[in-house]
Amino acid sequence: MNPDAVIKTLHPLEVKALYAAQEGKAFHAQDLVDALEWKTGQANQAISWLTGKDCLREVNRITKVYFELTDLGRDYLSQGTPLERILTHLEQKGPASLPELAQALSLENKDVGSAFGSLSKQGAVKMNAQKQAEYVSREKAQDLIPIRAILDKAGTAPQGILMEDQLDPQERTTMDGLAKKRGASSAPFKMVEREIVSYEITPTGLQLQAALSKAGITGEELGGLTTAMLKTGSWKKGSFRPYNISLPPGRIAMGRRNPYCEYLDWVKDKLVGLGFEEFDGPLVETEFWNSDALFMPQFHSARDIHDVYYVNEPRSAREIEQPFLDNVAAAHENGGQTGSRGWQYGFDREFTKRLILRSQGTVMSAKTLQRAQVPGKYFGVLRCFRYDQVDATHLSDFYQTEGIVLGDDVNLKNLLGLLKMFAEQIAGATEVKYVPGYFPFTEPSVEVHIKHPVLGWFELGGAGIFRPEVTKPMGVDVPVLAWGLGIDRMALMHLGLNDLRELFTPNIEHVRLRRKQ
Ligand SMILES: N[C@@H](Cc1ccccc1)C(=O)O
Repeated sequence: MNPDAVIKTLHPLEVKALYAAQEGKAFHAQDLVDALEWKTGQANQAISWLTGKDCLREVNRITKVYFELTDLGRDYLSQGTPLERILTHLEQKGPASLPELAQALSLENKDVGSAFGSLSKQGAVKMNAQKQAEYVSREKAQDLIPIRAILDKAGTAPQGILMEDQLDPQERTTMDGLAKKRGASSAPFKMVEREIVSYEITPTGLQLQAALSKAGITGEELGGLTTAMLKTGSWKKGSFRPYNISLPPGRIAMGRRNPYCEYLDWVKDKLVGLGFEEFDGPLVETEFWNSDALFMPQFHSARDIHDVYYVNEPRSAREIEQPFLDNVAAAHENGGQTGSRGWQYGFDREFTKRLILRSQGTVMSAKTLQRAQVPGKYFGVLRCFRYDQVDATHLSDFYQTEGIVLGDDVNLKNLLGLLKMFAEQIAGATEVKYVPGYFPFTEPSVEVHIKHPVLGWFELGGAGIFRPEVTKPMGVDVPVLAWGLGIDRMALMHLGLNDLRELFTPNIEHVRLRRKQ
C-alpha cells in the first residue's frame, strides 16, 4: 500500500473518522456521532468503508438493551398515569362514581376499574356508602412512586432512552412491568435490543492517519463548487478534494434497442447482404398454406389440436386461391401432375380452409413459390405459434428464420453450406451436427443440432429439398432448397443466454446487460 496515494481516494467521512480514532482505544459508531456531530448513518458508512480498507477492525460485539419512551409513555409523563390522574381527580373534585371518573378523564371503564382496584388495595382510595370512589391518602399509593421515578428519569434522558445499565435492580423490576418488547402500543416503554460493535484503528489506519496529517488533508475539503460559493467568494478560503481519476465512472445507461431486436436486424442485414429477398405474411393462415401446400397429409398427427392454435371466429377462409387448391388436392389424392402417387385419400376441401395461427415459417416459403424467380433466394423471420409447454428451450410463440433457394443446379451441398453459415456465423456455435431428418415436404431432409455451453445439444431446425409434390402445384419445376431454423435458439447461443424466456424479459437490468458481441 502506498499511503500517499490511498489518502487521495478517501472520502471526507473516512478522513474524519480516521482522525477521530485513537491508537489502542476502542470506539463505536455512537462515539463518532457524538464527537463529529454526525448522523448514525454517516458513522456507520465511514466505519464500513474503513473496515473494508483494513483501517479499522472489529474488537468486540455486545448486545445492549435499552428502554425507550413510547407515545403512551410521553403521555403518562405529561398528564400522569391513569392511577395518578384518578387520585388527583378524586382529591381535587371530590367523590365520583367509576363511570363518572371514566367520562371525566376520557379513560375506558375497565381501565378505571382496574386502576381503582389497585389504588384501593393500597388504601389510597375507598368506595363510600354512595358507591362512589373517594380519596383517602396519596402517601398510601406506594406503587406509584417507582413508576413516576422511572418516567421522570426517562423524561430527562436524551431522546427518552434509558440504557439497561442505568437502572438499579429495583428500577429494572419496575421497568419489566412497564416495557413490552417491540411494537406494544399499550405500554409506556419499548424494550429494544441493539448490537453494539466496537472498533479499533489498525496499523494500516495509523499509517493513513499519519499520511493524512502530513499532507494537510482535514476532511473539510470541498467536494464541489456551487454558485453560492462563487458569489460570496468563499471558495477562495476553502481547499478542494482532489479528483480520483482511477475510480471507474458511473455507468450511464443510454437508450438502445432491445438486444434481441438488434440481433434480428443483424441477421436480416446479413441475409440481404447475401442477396436474399425478404418475405413476410399474416400470422393467421389457412390449413391449406400452413400444411396442405406442404404436402402434409390432412391426417398427419402434427396437425391435431395439440400442436396448432385454431381460430374461433371466423373459423374458415372463404376460399383458397386457384389453381393451387386443385393442384394441391390432386397432389394429395393421387399425385396429380407431380409424378407422385400422392397420399391416396380424399382431400377435404372444407378442412383446408380452416383458419389457424401459423405453426411454421415454411408456410411463407410455400406461398412465395408461385411468384419466385429462378434463380432466386428468399428468406423471412417469422413468428410462429405452437401449443407447447414453455421451458428454457421452448416457447409457445417463437421466431423461425425460413428461406428458400431456387435454381436449376442447386443441391444438397449448397444447402449444407447455408446451414453451416447459420449454425456457425449466425448462431455462433462451435459444435454442430447435421443428421438425416424427415419432413413430409422435403426429400432429402436434414436436421441441424448445435451444442450450447449450458443447455447442451439442441435442435436448431430442419431443412431439405422441397419435394415436387410441393413445388409443382405452385408452378415451379426446379430444385428448391428450404430451411426453417429456430432463430430464438440461435439468439440464445449468440447472446450468451441460458433460457429463451430471457429474450423477451421486460427486466430492464437484464436487457441492458445483453449486447451482440
Ligand atoms: N418447418 C420445419 C422446418 C423445415 C423447414 C423447411 C424445410 C424443412 C424443414 C419445422 O418447423 O420444424
